[in-house]
Amino acid sequence: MAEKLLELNNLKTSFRIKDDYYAAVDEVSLTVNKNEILAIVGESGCGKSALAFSIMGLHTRAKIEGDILFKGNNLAKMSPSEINKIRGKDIGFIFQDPLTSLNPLMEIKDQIGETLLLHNKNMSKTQRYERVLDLLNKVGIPRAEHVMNQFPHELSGGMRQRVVIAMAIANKPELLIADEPTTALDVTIQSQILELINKLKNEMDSGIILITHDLGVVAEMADRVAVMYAGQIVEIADVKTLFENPLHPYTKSLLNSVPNANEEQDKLHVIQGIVPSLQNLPREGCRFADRIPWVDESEHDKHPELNEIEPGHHVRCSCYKHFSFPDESKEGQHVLS
Ligand SMILES: Nc1ncnc2c1ncn2[C@@H]1O[C@H](COP(=O)(O)OP(=O)(O)OP(=O)(O)O)[C@@H](O)[C@H]1O
Repeated sequence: MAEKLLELNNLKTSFRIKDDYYAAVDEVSLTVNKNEILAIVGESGCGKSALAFSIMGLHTRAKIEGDILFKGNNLAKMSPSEINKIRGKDIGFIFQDPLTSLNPLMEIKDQIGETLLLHNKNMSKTQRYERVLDLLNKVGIPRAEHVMNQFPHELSGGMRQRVVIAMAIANKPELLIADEPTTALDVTIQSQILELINKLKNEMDSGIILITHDLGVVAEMADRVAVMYAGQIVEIADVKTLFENPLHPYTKSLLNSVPNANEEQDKLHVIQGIVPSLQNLPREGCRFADRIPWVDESEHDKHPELNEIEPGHHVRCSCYKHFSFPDESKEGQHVLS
């Protein structure tokens, strides 16, 4: 039986814009188990990073509601100092851009050493040195003894991201959150980093939240996938089910946006438009309705919930039952040309 590590119950993260709060993460509930990769996918602006930052307690000015249960303890109710004890120790974070996580003025060994020291006050200098070396080797950095004395700007993008991963796993976190960890890297390095994350999952038995817009990465890495649109999860399923039997129109469109041999056909089956801005999000009814205007209003639920339609496979709104991509000849105006 899967062991639950993280449980989000109706998590709502709202940002203040002028005089009002707007939810960027709107009542999200999900779980992450040990030794599992949960991918979160969706277009830019759908709330993936806001969700990840909420779990890490990194939003300083947002309003957070709902529960973030990490091994049964509610992070949403903890004080900043309590969260600091967990962040970087039990929960590691890999950001998209390694330069945002690294201090340009510190040698690599000191950056990783500092992370170690923060949560292991009694670690001697020699122990730290050995552990840094061990971590750099673990993440596949060649000539680690030399690299540990270098500054971030002296390393390539791929090497910097490896250092960030070494920092994220320094204290053997049980949960690792990786927000677009390979977006800034070229393809060969990308697959090496992903392989590394996979290996770490198995070695440390960690749960991993992998945020990405790259469905190729999802297919290769994820055990389960949550699809986010406009702050909500619209579909969640194990990776095989999601790719073989996607149901929500948004999921179908995302999957069709991946170029393949049948590109001409697929282009016809990608839904136009973008995620609305926070202030313009429709807060009532199906948030995706505006992007599929050929589906009649009566075919959307008034209050769309995530419904479990088979074990482990949840879909929001009933519109998926009535949805098909418009035929090119009939509805050419709704498809990308
Ligand atoms: N601090 C903030 N204040 C106000 N609005 C914010 C803030 N952070 C994010 N948003 C808004 O919240 C929404 C979700 O943003 P978020 O960065 O989580 O999206 P995302 O899915 O991670 O996108 P990307 O893939 O581009 O990183 C967007 O409309 C964004 O403009």
